Amino acid sequence: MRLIQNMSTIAEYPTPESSSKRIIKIAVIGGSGVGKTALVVRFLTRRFIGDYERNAGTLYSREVQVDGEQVAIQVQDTPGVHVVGNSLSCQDQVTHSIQWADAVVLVYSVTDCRSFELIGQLHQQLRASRPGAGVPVALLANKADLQHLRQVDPQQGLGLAARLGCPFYEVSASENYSQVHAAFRLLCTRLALPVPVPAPATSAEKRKSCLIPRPKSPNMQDLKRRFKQALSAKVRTATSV
Ligand SMILES: Nc1nc2c(ncn2[C@@H]2O[C@H](COP(=O)(O)OP(=O)(O)OP(=O)(O)O)[C@@H](O)[C@H]2O)c(=O)[nH]1
Repeated sequence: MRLIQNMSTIAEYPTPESSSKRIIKIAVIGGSGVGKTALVVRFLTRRFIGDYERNAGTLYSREVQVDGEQVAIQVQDTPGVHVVGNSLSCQDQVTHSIQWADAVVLVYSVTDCRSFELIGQLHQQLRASRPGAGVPVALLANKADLQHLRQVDPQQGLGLAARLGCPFYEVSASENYSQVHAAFRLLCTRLALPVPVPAPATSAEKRKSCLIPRPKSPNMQDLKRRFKQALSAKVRTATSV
């Protein structure tokens, strides 16, 4: 859903296109009404706003600190998916989001088992669209505050995340900021890690490499032997005097 309140809260943050800072692109994907917009807004503004228009695909942006580095974050709030016949709605938008993103957040609602069942298909679409890309994924089960309406157990979420090989968070966009923050933060931290560059050899390593024995030339060996012989002959001569 598109944010229709407190737009100024998000607009306070500069759009990162103009800056040279590193940009992290996160796509939020899941069933319709699972709370994707609520989660994105919660993460970016710390606030829960319960009143949204239906999302047609909104891109949010702001800058955050990740491990001491200033990073520009873009979050694509992808339109909610639902089953249409044998396939899913919004395929094009979902594929576009997946191809654009550095990381993906898959969301279902604990109050909606159909949204949970969609996750496997969305994950397949992710793997098909980005084969071998190793795109980091987090699985979020939202609306954990609505215990009386729960249809999906935490164990089911944990099991699914284990099969997909991704971290799992059960969260409530309406009641708990820190869990929502932790899930997004994990992805940001993973993506903001600098690419490891091989460290230059230390002086100890350089000395060590000098100690590696070189193949000996037969002429040198011969010269050394003759030099030793000459020396011992001189010593013998000197001692006999
Ligand atoms: N109780 C509760 N309600 C929530 C939570 N998160 C979202 N909601 C409500 O669920 C409804 C849908 O939330 P949205 O954020 O618009 O969901 P969406 O996934 O973006 O929906 P689409 O745009 O249709 O895809 C709204 O009425 C929210 O207020 C939550 O954690 N707890």
